[in-house]
Amino acid sequence: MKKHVLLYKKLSPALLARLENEVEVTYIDDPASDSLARLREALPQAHGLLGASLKLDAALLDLAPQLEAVASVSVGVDNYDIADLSRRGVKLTNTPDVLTETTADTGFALVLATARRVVELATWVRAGQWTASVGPKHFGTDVHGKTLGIIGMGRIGEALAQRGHFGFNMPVIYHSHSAKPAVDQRFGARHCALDELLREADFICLTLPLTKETTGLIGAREFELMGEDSIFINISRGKVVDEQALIRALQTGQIRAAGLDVFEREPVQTDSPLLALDNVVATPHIGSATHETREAMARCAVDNLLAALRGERPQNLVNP
Ligand SMILES: NC(=O)C1=CN([C@@H]2O[C@H](COP(=O)(O)OP(=O)(O)OC[C@H]3O[C@@H](n4cnc5c(N)ncnc54)[C@H](O)[C@@H]3O)[C@@H](O)[C@H]2O)C=CC1
Ligand SMILES: O=C(O)C(=O)CO
Repeated sequence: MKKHVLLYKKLSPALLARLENEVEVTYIDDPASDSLARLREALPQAHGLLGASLKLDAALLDLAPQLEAVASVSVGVDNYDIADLSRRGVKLTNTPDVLTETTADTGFALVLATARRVVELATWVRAGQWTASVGPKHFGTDVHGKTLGIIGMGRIGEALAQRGHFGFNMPVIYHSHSAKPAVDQRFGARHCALDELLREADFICLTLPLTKETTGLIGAREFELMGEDSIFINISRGKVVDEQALIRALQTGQIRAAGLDVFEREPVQTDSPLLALDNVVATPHIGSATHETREAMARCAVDNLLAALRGERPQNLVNP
């Protein structure tokens, strides 16, 4: 008899066919809203789960005694209690690598957009306010040659360093668990303490996972260490930052600007003070959101799940 998979992420016809070839599939449209009841109903039969953006808590897992594997369509695994899944003997997989370059592109889009005020000035042009050539009031700041500070030198951090070093001639400094000699050599980069990075970098980019250790890592003290010309970019997770402290730093001119793809609460509240600030570029968690990359992530998740349900070791096992 085929095993049963609950799918809470829409797949392309080709990937759905690949999944249905081996398992029975129940599709739940959006488990975050009305379909949560459907998800609860289907959990007792589930051997596998595939999706993203669902906080899979103990109450939900208790409803799924047959569960063998969860394939997350994301590299970040902060929605899961990994220790609890391991205790229950449930394999967790993620989708690293396939989204690295695309997410770094998003990071660099935010670097350029904030520094050159692309969104603010494009909105200004659309509003018919471009009536004479622009002066210093509308100037931005250079990206090339400025110091790029990367917090979390992992896969995405390295892809960002590559863009900064080779594309924009930027000195790269980074803070991570440890120094990476290969990174230092390739990008002429330097590992340093967090405070040193905050003081020295012109662009401070967060590419860390959200963990107990990184929750609230960047708060009022850290914004005080940044210079008034520094630009803060977050493509990791909103909760790594104290958002109230970030708002204050932007409102008081403690930092120049912020490019934010992630927020403490998502979707961000429409009345968030962040959205009222011209020096904020806010995007709706689109780090990996291209047609090609989302398909590659889904394929990776399908392959991981099928391998786990066959009793094989999936390629991207988070809790071996
Ligand atoms: N905005 C978006 O759409 C996306 C966001 N992400 C986020 O980016 C994160 C990073 O992804 P990858 O680069 O693939 O992960 P990775 O595991 O390759 O890199 C993370 C790096 O952070 C370092 N690190 C972790 N905790 C640290 C700490 N407390 N202090 C110093 N360094 C620490 C690790 O040593 C590692 O080098 C994901 O966990 C996810 O939250 C990933 C993809 C898309
Ligand atoms: O993969 C992740 O962790 C994301 O945030 C979305 O791609």
